[in-house]
Amino acid sequence: MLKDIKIAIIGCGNLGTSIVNGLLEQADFQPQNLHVTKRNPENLLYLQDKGVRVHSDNLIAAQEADLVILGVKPYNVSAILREIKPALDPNKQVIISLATGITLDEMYTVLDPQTTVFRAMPNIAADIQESVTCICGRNQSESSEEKVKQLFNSIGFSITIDEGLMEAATILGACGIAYVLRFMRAMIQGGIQIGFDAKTASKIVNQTVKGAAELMIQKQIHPEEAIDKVTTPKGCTIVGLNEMEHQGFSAAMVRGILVSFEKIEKK
Ligand SMILES: NC(=O)C1=CN([C@@H]2O[C@H](COP(=O)(O)OP(=O)(O)OC[C@H]3O[C@@H](n4cnc5c(N)ncnc54)[C@H](O)[C@@H]3O)[C@@H](O)[C@H]2O)C=CC1
Ligand SMILES: O=C(O)[C@@H]1CCC=N1
Repeated sequence: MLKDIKIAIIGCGNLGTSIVNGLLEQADFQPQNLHVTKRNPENLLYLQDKGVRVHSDNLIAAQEADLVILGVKPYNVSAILREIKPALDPNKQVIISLATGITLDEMYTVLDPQTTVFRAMPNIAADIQESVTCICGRNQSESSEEKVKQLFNSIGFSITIDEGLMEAATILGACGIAYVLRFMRAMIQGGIQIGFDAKTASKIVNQTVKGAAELMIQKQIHPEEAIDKVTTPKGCTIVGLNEMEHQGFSAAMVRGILVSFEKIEKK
């Protein structure tokens, strides 16, 4: 049960805060079971009113937790692992790193080889329990994996993947939300140019994107199958879509994904 799991989020920044917000909405989540840390935790102090333990002592947070989530930037992971290592018992804590591009092998250069370590890649929709989180782990027992999945399923849903796909998962799921948001911004800009005020254009675009996503999720079809239902022959949709392709829409998306991917691979 989520209510029995003690969690530490070490380095609670943008992603960490989204996870906290998602967890706090769970009826069976006990805020007093959650430690969040940051070097200067002032802007997290509001979480104390909700029962969360907010401070900057990574060692204490790690000591009391079952699941220790590392929300720091990739270049801080090794130093944090060295700092909390004295508090870690391989039979107790499970480490979960959110850091982009830091492999399990790299973490084991600091950690006891018996430690259970996961990499997890959620996105900021954790805030409203709509994240997809790709996870992979090493040394996990059935119960430790169960706990990790329970955590990430509570803020959306999780998919277990091979570690070799973790960088691809980062691009498609974690960066992916930014790509979709940029697409939405462009659509809103177009909407304003054809007559709507920004607020109304946003409302229409938000619901249109939500409807498209739900349609794919619920009907489990390929997008093009649904597109075929919209494109009236000689109509206005197909001319717009074809113009977008002439301007490089799909190519730009694929190229962007590749360049983002190459950036992680080059680290
Ligand atoms: N922002 C996102 O949407 C996603 C981020 N990630 C990964 O998650 C990690 C965090 O990303 P963000 O939340 O965007 O970064 P962020 O910079 O907002 O958060 C990192 C936090 O760690 C804190 N920190 C730094 N050193 C610390 C220390 N010694 N002790 C305690 N706290 C310390 C910082 O004060 C900051 O609040 C990164 O490794 C990133 O690659 C992964 C998926 C999505
Ligand atoms: O931009 C980044 O590097 C991180 C990884 C995924 C989302 N933000």
